Amino acid sequence: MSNEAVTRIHVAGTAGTEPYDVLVGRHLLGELPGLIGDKAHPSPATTLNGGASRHTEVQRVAVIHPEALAETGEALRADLAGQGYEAVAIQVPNAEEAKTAEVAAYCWKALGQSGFTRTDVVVGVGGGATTDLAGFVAATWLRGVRWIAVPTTVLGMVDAAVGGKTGINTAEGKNLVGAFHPPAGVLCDLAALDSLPVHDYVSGLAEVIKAGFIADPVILDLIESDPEAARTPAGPHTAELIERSIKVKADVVSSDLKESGLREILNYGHTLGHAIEKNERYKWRHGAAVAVGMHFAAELGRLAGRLDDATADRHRTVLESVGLPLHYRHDQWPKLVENMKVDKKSRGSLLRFVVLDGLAKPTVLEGPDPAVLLAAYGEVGQ
Ligand SMILES: NC(=O)c1ccc[n+]([C@@H]2O[C@H](COP(=O)([O-])OP(=O)(O)OC[C@H]3O[C@@H](n4cnc5c(N)ncnc54)[C@H](O)[C@@H]3O)[C@@H](O)[C@H]2O)c1
Ligand SMILES: O=C(O)C(=O)C[C@@H](O)[C@H](O)[C@H](O)COP(=O)(O)O
Ligand SMILES: [Zn+2]
Repeated sequence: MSNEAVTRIHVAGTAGTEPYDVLVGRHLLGELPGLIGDKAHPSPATTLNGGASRHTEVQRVAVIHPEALAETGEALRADLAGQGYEAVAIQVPNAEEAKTAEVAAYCWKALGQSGFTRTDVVVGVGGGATTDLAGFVAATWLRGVRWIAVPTTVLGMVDAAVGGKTGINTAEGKNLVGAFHPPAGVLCDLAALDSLPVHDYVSGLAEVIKAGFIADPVILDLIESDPEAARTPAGPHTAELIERSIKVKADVVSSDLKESGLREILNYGHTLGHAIEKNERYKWRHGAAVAVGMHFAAELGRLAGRLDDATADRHRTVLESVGLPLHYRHDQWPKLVENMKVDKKSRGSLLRFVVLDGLAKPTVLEGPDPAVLLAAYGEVGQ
């Protein structure tokens, strides 16, 4: 079944990539075969001059899913097999444990063993960690095959599955290896959120709140109107919060896929957030770390004379109201500074932070005085 109140958000193709749509609704998996493309004929069609067959003639589909979604992954595989595709399910570890070179290599091996070619399609089903990995595997296999994202967490829907940033972590830092490789489509089935643990649901709200502060303050109003309801998929504003956040992301990546400028605003709160994730050996949820990072960015903006007190204070109240953390260990500051040096926004020895000049007015603060950074962390560290 499909098309029951489905919202379609368009992402333009830039930098030579194809445009695609993000679909938001309930029970959308029936849309998957249409996105994957026609099955190959028994004897594959060739062009008149003997060239390769069209990319829509798909023979194999690899469904990459985490352990937590073993049943969903297998059901999807069986469904696609029933429709005539050679479908394989590739199970990977949950969460950040999947974003490693070893797990990527395991996926490459599975693709190789199934004879996966350039006309075949990867489907990533899961949270942001799974879709980051699946997209990266698709970007690197045979130098790039098509992939479809089926995000099953709030964070995956509003952020990770959209925009084509794919990648894995290394011991040296978060997302240090990756590629820009947009999906051919994104299916956000809101029904998937019903099984998400509340801790993970709330973690995803950090990126929703980020979208509110950098671009769409109505998001903040909706959360503040009933923070308790915002913590559950049954809340009255769930679909609107998700759709508004996707729209923010889609608009940004539609004009700057490769982060030449504007896209950096999506990194609000991430400079410190990623440093915390690495310090915690990726055991903290990304959204929780980004929440602390946004608190820090707000204090930095305030101390740098950019951000008014009311908007800076609003960070604390809205993040706290849904149960996101504001603080991290004070004694870890020297390590966090070291970790921040490998942030992708750094240029040479210059640290760069996304801060706000006001509500929905993001900008970049370059090379802040170390004393100001420490003072901002004084509000965050405990
Ligand atoms: N590529 C991007 O633009 C981008 C943007 C934001 C975040 N990210 C990345 O996303 C990752 C975080 O994603 P996340 O917050 O979705 O966490 P996650 O992918 O780690 O998922 C959290 C946990 O929930 C499980 N899970 C997923 N869906 C479920 C469901 N419907 N029911 C029950 N369990 C489910 C997962 O297996 C995992 O154990 C980070 O690695 C972050 O760097 C990427
Ligand atoms: O899409 C983007 O661009 C973002 O920065 C979105 C972030 O929420 C996301 O966590 C992203 O993966 C961070 O990218 P990185 O380049 O800082 O690793
Ligand atoms: Zn993020």
